Amino acid sequence: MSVAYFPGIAQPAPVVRLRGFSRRFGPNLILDDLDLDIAAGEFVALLGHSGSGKTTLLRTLAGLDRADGQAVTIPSARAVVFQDARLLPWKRVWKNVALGLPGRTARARAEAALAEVGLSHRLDAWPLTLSGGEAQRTALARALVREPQLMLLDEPFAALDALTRLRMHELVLNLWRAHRPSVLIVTHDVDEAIALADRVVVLDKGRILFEERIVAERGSRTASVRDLRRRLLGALGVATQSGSYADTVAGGQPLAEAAE
Ligand SMILES: Nc1ncnc2c1ncn2[C@@H]1O[C@H](COP(=O)(O)OP(=O)(O)OP(=O)(O)O)[C@@H](O)[C@H]1O
Repeated sequence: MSVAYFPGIAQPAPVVRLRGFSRRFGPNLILDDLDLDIAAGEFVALLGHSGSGKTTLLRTLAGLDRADGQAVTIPSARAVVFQDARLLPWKRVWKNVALGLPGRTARARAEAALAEVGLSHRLDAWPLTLSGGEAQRTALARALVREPQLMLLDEPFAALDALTRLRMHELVLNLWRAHRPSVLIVTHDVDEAIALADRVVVLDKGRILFEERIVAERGSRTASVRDLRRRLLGALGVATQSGSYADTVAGGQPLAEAAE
């Protein structure tokens, strides 16, 4: 698969490189001979039906699951944010963020990260008193403070209301612009994928069914990506007015081309 941003110019090695990557659970092949690169600073959205293997892929990249002996490059500086914030309820917010950080600067680093996510006023709060959005902001701060080269987001905003979700999109994009980690976000939300990502990838039965780079500026995507939205919904098997599932997938970037 090509990851060239500027054809003809030598590219730095990708931060994530998977080649012929497979994962079985018993007799079931969950990830099937995947090739996937993620470039430094690239924001990739991973879509797919329930059971298509998204979380299995993310967990492997997070080091929480093993790869079945294939060529894999994954940076060691990585952090994960899950759908639920997974904070320790007996530790104050700043201590949740500082957890595991070495040395005397831990508190200052945690405070700086919490300031970046807009939670300076909640440093000493108990996790159970946080709103859902605040809890996810804390989880983002906890990831950020580790200065990850790769951020893995597993449906991080799925449990939030629509307005909070939009605010979180803005926050994540601001953090990403400021720190430029590579990001892989798993989402079921086509509009979220389009709003955030440089590239969208659809997984189906453990294989990449569809992928496309989004070149439009993020601020101007609403109008310009309507067609991509239709094709993504098509790849996900959601009926559209303009054609069948198969036609719509064929209308996306051909996979053979993507594999070049
Ligand atoms: N530890 C495990 N043991 C056995 N089977 C597993 C295990 N983890 C995942 N699976 C199976 O692998 C398949 C893919 O699961 P995975 O969680 O990766 O899908 P997903 O695309 O993330 O789904 P969802 O959108 O519902 O979270 C499922 O059929 C699941 O039952």
